[in-house]
Amino acid sequence: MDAARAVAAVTAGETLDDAFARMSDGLSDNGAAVRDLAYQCLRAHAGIDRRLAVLVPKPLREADRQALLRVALCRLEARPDGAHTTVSQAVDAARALGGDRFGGLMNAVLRNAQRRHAELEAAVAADEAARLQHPAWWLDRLRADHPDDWAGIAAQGNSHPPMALRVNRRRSTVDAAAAALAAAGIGAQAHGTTGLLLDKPCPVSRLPGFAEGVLSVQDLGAQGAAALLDVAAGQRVLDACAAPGGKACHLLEAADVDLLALDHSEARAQRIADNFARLGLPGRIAVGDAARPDDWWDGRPFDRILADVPCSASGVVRRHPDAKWLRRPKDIAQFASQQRAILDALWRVLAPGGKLLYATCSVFRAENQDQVAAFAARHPDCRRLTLSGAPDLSLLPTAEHDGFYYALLQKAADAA
Ligand SMILES: C[S@@+](CC[C@H](N)C(=O)[O-])C[C@H]1O[C@@H](n2cnc3c(N)ncnc32)[C@H](O)[C@@H]1O
Repeated sequence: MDAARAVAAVTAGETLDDAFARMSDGLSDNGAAVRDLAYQCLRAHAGIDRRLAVLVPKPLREADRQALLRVALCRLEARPDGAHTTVSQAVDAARALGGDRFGGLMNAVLRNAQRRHAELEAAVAADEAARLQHPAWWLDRLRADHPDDWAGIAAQGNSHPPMALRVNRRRSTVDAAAAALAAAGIGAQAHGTTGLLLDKPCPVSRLPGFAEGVLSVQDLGAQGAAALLDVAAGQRVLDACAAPGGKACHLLEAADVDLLALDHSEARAQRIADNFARLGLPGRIAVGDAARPDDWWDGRPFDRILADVPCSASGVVRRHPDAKWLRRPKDIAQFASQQRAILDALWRVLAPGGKLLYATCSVFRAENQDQVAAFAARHPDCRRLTLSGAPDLSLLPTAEHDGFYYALLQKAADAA
């Protein structure tokens, strides 16, 4: 029932994070299972809806009932061996929500789903959006932007995300942290000087050293930012879109920099403060709009800027499956214009010779390559620095890391 409430909230336009934050007090003891089911249902949304359209051609007017049908069908598909339990629990939940009539409908829908399984599979196979579990416009964009890789990107978008950790180098090393995890029965592989990829996800409460600030949860792709920005002790560094602070904390762990973490959301800025406190890091925090430096800038230029701008999140869609269903095609152009305004404003506060790392967790060119090329064309004092020999670094999602895009821009030393 709770998973259905969360799914209904998303179909009404709310993000899954916001829905769960609102519901958190009322969530039952099996909160993790509820979350899993809601995520699973949203990952598979198009496929589930295609099946439902065959079974119940006219969607129910009541969003909560339609969501309960979705969640029940999703669970039935995911766990065919537990079908008996799924049907009985779903019918009970339907009765509680809509009386005997809705209970009867639920029973009929699930029994029919079992009986007409082959027909439903054929309907899904014939519909690309349902089969690949992404909206058609999203698939079109992936295909246009990544002619060779689009199907793999979509498949990763439907997978369970990996869980990676960052070791706080001020408090431990990758080897020592891996040994502590192994002693706690948690398997992990080292990646570089700070990364650990867990063999399987695990609650942070089980991670030795998490509460003490030895470890943070951070995707391996996101961990690329700190090294790419090339920070050194004493530099003035701005993290312009910083919440919840993952990359800001990494920058502070990497070097003794004077870091300002900015975010336009006061509530999200509090999460930066919580992370600085847990990790014992000395960053400063400001609430403000990165596109309006006059409101928060003290007039002293920054040597390094991280612009981890708001974006479609198309590279991390397996972590935020609601994004596939909440976004509309026109949103991409809106993100691009927001990103453009932020980049142009931040360029003003970068010192001559300073570097700005542009970052997104998107795989769409309009927010990545096209955005940076247009910026460089607008700013003659911008030089694009190579990343591993390429003009930029486009990480497509894999089993090990999420999708990220990075471009490093340097301001001419003689810029006004
Ligand atoms: C991709 S997230 C940043 C993730 C963060 N860098 C990390 O590694 O933990 C983007 C952030 O930008 C913030 N944001 C969006 N628009 C902004 C703006 N105009 N000025 C400042 N922050 C903004 C959002 O609140 C969000 O926290």
